[in-house]
Amino acid sequence: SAMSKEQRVLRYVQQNASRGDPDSVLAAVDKFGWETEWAMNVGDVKGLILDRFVKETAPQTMLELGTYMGYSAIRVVRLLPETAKFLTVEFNPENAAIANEMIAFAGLQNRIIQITSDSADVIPQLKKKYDVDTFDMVFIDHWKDVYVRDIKLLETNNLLRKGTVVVADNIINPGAPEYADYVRTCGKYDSTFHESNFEYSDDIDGLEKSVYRG
Ligand SMILES: O=c1[nH]cnc2c(O)cc(-c3ccc(F)cc3)c(-c3ccc(F)cc3)c12
Ligand SMILES: [Mg+2]
Repeated sequence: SAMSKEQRVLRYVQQNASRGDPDSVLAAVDKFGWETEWAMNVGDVKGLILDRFVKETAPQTMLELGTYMGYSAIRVVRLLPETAKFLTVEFNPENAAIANEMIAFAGLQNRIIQITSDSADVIPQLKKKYDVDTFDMVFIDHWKDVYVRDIKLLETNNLLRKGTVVVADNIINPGAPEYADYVRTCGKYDSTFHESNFEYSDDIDGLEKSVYRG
């Protein structure tokens, strides 16, 4: 049967990037996104803002909700020390399989713990099943309609601590208005919006950075 878009991206990476070189993998995904087929990776423009947040925070433990093809997992983990613990959750098994190959090609398979599950099911299991205490950083990039559900699950499962940095993608496009309103008004976060561009596009988008007050 015909290849999926995600399979076409993976093939392009395998044929154009250097095995074990995360930066070359990111560059190949971005080139394909700009020149051939748009895909919902955080991308190179918002990615530079995410890079800055990661460098400033230097997390030892991090959770990502929404692996997709593994682009942001690779983007983040390339900036972390070997000692860091990075977990990423993906609901769609086909995407998770592509991500697994992409992450392996980048040589980061020993640095990333991939979980294929509904985030609502796995968040309550993280402490016992994945030996997590609290997260230093969280990147939310899965489905806009469950952003609020999941940040509340992180709160009630005691997975956040004073100073945890929660970054969320797509605040403008497609938009997560309930999430933006929640983190900006609930009183539990110091939240800032960082305007940028939508992936592989001149459209506007942006990241929300919310620091948990504990
Ligand atoms: O779902 C997403 N998860 C994580 N990041 C996403 C992203 O960075 C962009 C988009 C996006 C796609 C097409 C479009 F016109 C506008 C926005 C989506 C998304 C939104 C609604 C959809 F129906 C399917 C995809 C996601
Ligand atoms: Mg996104």
